[in-house]
Amino acid sequence: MIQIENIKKLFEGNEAVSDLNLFIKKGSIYGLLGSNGAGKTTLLKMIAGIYKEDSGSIFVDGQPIYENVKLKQRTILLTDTLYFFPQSTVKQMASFMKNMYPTWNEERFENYKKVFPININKKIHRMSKGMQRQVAFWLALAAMPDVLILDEPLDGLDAVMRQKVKNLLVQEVAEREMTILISSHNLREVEDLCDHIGILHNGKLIIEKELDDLKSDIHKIQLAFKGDVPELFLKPFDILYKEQRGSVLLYIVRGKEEEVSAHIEFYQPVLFDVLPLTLEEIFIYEMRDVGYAIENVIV
Ligand SMILES: Nc1ncnc2c1ncn2[C@@H]1O[C@H](COP(=O)(O)OP(=O)(O)OP(=O)(O)O)[C@@H](O)[C@H]1O
Repeated sequence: MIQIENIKKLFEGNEAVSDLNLFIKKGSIYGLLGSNGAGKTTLLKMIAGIYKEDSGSIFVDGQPIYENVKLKQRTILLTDTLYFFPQSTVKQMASFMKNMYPTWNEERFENYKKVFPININKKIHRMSKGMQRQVAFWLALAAMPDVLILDEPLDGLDAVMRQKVKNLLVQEVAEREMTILISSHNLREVEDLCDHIGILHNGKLIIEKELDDLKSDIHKIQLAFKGDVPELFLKPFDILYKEQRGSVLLYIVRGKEEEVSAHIEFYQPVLFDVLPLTLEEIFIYEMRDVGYAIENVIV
């Protein structure tokens, strides 16, 4: 379990992460979303114990992670820039990882040969970007970390390999309650994998929810009235977006579906649909609400 209390991180006097609190349950897959420069990588590096927070604290299983070798041996961070020793082969990297991580599982390493079609005697730097990424996942999974932190992890993997890796990740979570933190701009992927979502903006966590709750709290509503639109008919609700296409009105509204529906039905619309939103749409509307908008969103 990861507990983050009121952390702050400054670079050259600017707050990259500010007053952030977060709790991540063991065995959950937590998706960290956010605008460019929101502070995701900085936060992930602090959770991995690579950066030290300027104030506040980060505990993994009740202990501070920074400079804690034992905890770091149970935590792996994969970023978009991978690091392997120059000239090393998969076999050599595996032997290094075996010495680094007491939880290294040789049997798993061998078994993953069936998943990753890679020659273990080949020099990693001679491999393609996607193959290098496969090696990174292969080694990380064989090390059996308790916490796996992934910063834009699946970039460069082909569609089949992405699915294979996602299956392996889910399997690890189900079998031994590995905790995964994943930051990605590919929201479909995050939606597929994650059970919890946090949205960062300007170093602050603006939303932190279970994915199901996030989805059940925001709705796309399409409706039309015979004659004039009743004045202020959605007043009790938080409207994130509003658009009119001919006589059809489109709203993005926050609130419980039953309450919103009951309220709208009272005004007897001639057309009324509540449509599901994808995580990508939720992200766009939530970001719009904090002033990070794109105009003319087509939905
Ligand atoms: N080593 C550093 N030195 C100075 N400033 C930094 C450093 N690392 C990050 N920053 C600044 O901190 C802020 C947050 O950066 P960070 O990389 O955490 O964002 P991010 O959410 O991961 O962005 P992206 O989605 O674009 O990768 C940015 O303003 C960035 O310029």
